Amino acid sequence: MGRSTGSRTTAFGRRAAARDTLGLVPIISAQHLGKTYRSGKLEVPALRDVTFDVEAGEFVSIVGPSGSGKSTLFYILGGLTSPTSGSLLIKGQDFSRLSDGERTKLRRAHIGFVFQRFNLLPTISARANIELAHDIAETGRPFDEALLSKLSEMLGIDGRLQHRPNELSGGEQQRVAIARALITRPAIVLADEPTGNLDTRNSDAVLSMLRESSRELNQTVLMITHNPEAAQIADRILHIRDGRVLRIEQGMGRLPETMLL
Ligand SMILES: Nc1ncnc2c1ncn2[C@@H]1O[C@H](COP(=O)(O)OP(=O)(O)OP(=O)(O)O)[C@@H](O)[C@H]1O
Repeated sequence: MGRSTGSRTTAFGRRAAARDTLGLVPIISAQHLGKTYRSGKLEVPALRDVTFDVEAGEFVSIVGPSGSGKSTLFYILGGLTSPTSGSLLIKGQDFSRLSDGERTKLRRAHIGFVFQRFNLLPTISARANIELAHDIAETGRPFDEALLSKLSEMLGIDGRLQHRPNELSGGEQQRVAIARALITRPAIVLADEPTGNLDTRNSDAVLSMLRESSRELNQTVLMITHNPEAAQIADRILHIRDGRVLRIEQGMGRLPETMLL
């Protein structure tokens, strides 16, 4: 997305220029993505001609009004649904042309998800939820205790890991969900309204922690949000209206002062 709208004097522009020189590909490249839902004779165009690139290590917010196509884009980026037209390249591989099995494999290897409703399994502890994510990802690596310690400390949940989700506050549950998403060291983290179910204080804390942990682990994050102030925590903000990219702007890379009360 930066090439069409960003300046070469920005951090993104400089990385894009360096990438071009080295012949490297962006970690995510969405090219003319379209999605039309069909039910009977009714057709609902949810995305039209959506094109943008994301550099490795970038934090990008996706904002737009209800019904603008954010969730549809999220599901396509996560390989959870296919676009009707266009292509999605993850690390240069065309996601949209893979079989379901291959897509699942690529998704497990490279993508971590954080959802608005946390989606933790209620019958097992926070720690077991995180371990399960590691097992499902089939990375072939042993469980990384050192990374869990680091994440727990960063996310402030080190004393809470033996508890079940219903014994944790909403903010703590979301921080466990972030640890669960990051434990496999995914190259890409997709977060869908990660603070949608949290009060302001917890929401600010969770956003800041997501930002810090992604910086620390050099992870690419795409975060959907309704909140234009929360969106500022990103490096760039992708505005969507009526299924199209309306504009892309620089974020502040941190929360605005007005939110840090
Ligand atoms: N399964 C579906 N079948 C038909 N239409 C759908 C389906 N899912 C979404 N849509 C329509 O596609 C458009 C985009 O929906 P989408 O959920 O992607 O928007 P959104 O920006 O995520 O909205 P919100 O912020 O309210 O979650 C809307 O008009 C919606 O009604």
